[in-house]
Amino acid sequence: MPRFSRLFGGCKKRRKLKQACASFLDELDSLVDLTSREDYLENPIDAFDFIRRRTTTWKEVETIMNCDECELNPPRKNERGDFYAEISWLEQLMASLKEDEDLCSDTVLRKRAVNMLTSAYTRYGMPWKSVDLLANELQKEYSKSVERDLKYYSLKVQDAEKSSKNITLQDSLTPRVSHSMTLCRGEGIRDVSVTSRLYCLYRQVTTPYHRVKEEILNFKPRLSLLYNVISDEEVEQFKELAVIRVLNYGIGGMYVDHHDYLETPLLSFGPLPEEQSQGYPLHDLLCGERTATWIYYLSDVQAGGNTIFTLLNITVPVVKGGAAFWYNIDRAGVHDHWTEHAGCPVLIGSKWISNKWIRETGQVLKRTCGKHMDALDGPL
Ligand SMILES: O=C(O)CCC(=O)C(=O)O
Ligand SMILES: [Fe+2]
Repeated sequence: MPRFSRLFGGCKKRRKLKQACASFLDELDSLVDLTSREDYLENPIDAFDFIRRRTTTWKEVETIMNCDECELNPPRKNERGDFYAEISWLEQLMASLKEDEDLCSDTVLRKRAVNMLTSAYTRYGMPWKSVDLLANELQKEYSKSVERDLKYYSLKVQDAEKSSKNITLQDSLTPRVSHSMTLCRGEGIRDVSVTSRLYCLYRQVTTPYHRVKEEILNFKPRLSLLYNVISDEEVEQFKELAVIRVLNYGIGGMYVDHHDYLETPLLSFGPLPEEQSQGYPLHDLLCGERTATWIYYLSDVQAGGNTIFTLLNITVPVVKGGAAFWYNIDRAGVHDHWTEHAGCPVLIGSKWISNKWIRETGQVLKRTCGKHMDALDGPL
């Protein structure tokens, strides 16, 4: 029987948060009855009390209202390749969510649990189970992000069906591969309802002074191409530095479809207990997920080499001195499957890039949780 004690520890905190919010709101309500707020604040004792509420009581609410409280760390596949423990832990959790009214009303927890279970089903070769689960969720309550995930896993089911058939070399160009080729050629078509909302802007920082052009390519997940972020001189220095992640693709060089997020449990769900942290590189455990990716383009490419987002239908051109930026995790702290991307084959020339992953640790205040499940990202 999987143990949920850590999870329920987190839920107790959530109950405490509810109570703290309720008492804070009660205190605020008492202010509404006052005939004149100015009269009230003129009285130094009341004014002091007002400041106390704004600082101490609110701080208490804020402290509890922190992502770290959610602890969802299912046991992972063990060395014998036994995936049962992880799936059964998550299935038990879903069952508990159904039973416990208080937990059930907790949509963040539910979304995270559904996300982890769907991802686990597909990782262990059962994408149809992910589809069933999401279709069920969608029936209960409409959510844009569940609908997006449902589309994603339906594609995985199609892929699985294709690869299980006895196909000839000619047939092996699955619709997905030929779709990627279309994107690599820069011929992807997006709906005008999406493209008409996109725009370009200048990003400016005063100390040190820095101004770059940003082209917003997508809002959820946020994806941008930034121009002229590094000079030609800096590009040469980058290429010489062996310590940073520099990739050089020759003709035919490519990077197949993948996600940049790690398949480790998210740090924001709490530190991993000893027995579950085995098998993960220490660096990943300490630094947490790859919340966002930054790719410097250190060269132009004469033909080919674009970075494509296979599910978003986006082609990012390789522009020397520019950089692509996107978030891999959404603002509810969940892996965003729609960030699947690839590096197209280089046809003529040579492609140089350097990528930097912005890790989860230490970013809580920089990119806070969204107020609702489908929250977008603000400016970079
Ligand atoms: O080559 C590219 O354009 C993409 C590279 C990439 O996705 C990666 O290094 O993670
Ligand atoms: Fe990548």
